[in-house]
Amino acid sequence: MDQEASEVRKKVTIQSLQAQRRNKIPITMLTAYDYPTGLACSSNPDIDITLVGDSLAQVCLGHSSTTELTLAEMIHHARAVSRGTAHPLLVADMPFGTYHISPSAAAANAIRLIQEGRVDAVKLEGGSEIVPIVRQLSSIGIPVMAHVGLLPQRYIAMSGYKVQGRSAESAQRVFRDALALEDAGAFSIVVEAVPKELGTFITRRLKIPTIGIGAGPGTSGQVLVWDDVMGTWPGHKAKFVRRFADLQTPRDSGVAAYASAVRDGTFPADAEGYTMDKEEWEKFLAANGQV
Ligand SMILES: Nc1nc(=O)c2c([nH]1)NC[C@@H]1CN(c3ccc(C(=O)N[C@@H](CCC(=O)O)C(=O)O)cc3)CN21
Ligand SMILES: CC(C)C(=O)C(=O)O
Ligand SMILES: [Mg+2]
Repeated sequence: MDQEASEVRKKVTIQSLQAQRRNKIPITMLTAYDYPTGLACSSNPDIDITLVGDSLAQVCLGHSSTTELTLAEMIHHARAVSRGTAHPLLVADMPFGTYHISPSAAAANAIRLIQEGRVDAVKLEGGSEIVPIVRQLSSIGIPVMAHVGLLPQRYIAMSGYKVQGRSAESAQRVFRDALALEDAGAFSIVVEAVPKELGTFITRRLKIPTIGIGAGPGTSGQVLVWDDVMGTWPGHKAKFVRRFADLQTPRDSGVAAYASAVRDGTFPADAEGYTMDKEEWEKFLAANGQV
C-alpha cells in the first residue's frame, strides 16, 4: 500500500473498535474479494473493517453455497485483498469445515489464514458448540470475530436462509450463544438476520462490538456484501440489502460500447497505437522481398 493512502487513517485496532462502540460511532464493515475491491474499501477512511467473506464462494466464484469454498481458495483471495488494504482491520471467514474438527486443526488453519492470507483476524459461524474452538484461537492470540443468528454455512441443516430468534426460545438461544462466545474471547460478533429488538438487546448486554446484517439499527456496526451494495449481484436480494450504487448499468454499457467499437472499426483509433520510422519500415519490407 502506498504511503499517501496509509496516512489517511491510522490502522484500525481491536482497541479502537472498542472505543467506537463506547462512543457510539457505528462500525462500518464491507466485504472485499480481490485487490481492487480491497483497495476500494481502503480508499475511504470511514470503512473500519474489510471482510473477506466466504460469500465470495457465491458472488465471486459462482458456487451455489458458501460450503463449497476451500481454505486454499480463501487464502488466495485474502492475500489479494491484503495487498490493497491499509487502515481497515482485515478479517477473513474461516471456510466451512476448516474449524469444526478440533481446536488444534482450527488453530492450524487460522494460522495459515494469518500467515499466507495475511489477515488480522478470523470469523467463525456458530454458537455455544464452537466455544472450545474460539477459546483456543483467542488464547494463542488469534483475534476471533464470532457470527451468530442466521448461519449461511448451515443453510441445509436450517432448511434455507431463515431469520433467527423470532420466538422467545430461539431468541434466548442466540443471546446465550453470543454471551458464551464473548466469554470465550471473541473480540467482536456478527449478528445476522434477527429481529431488531434482539439485535439491540444483545448489543446492550455484551461488552464487545456487535456488527449487524439484518439485525436492525441497534448494533454497534453494520456489514453488507460488496455486490449487494454495488448492485451487481444478480441473485436473490435479502430483505436487509440496500443498494448504494448501481454499477451494473455502467458496467454493461461499457461492455456494449467496447464490443460495438470493435465491430464497427472505430477502435482502435490512430492515437491508440504505435508508429515506426518510415526508413525502418522500408528496410523491413526490403528484407522481406518487397519494395
Ligand atoms: N449476495 C450475498 N449477500 C449476502 O448477504 C450473503 C451472500 N450473498 N452469501 C452468503 C450469505 C447468505 N446470506 C443470506 C442469503 C439469503 C438470505 C435471505 O434470503 N433471507 C430471507 C429471510 C426469509 C425469512 O426467514 O423471513 C429474506 O427474504 O431476507 C439471507 C442471508 C447472507 N450472505
Ligand atoms: C455477510 C457477511 C457477514 C459474511 O459472513 C460473508 O460475506 O460471508
Ligand atoms: Mg460469511
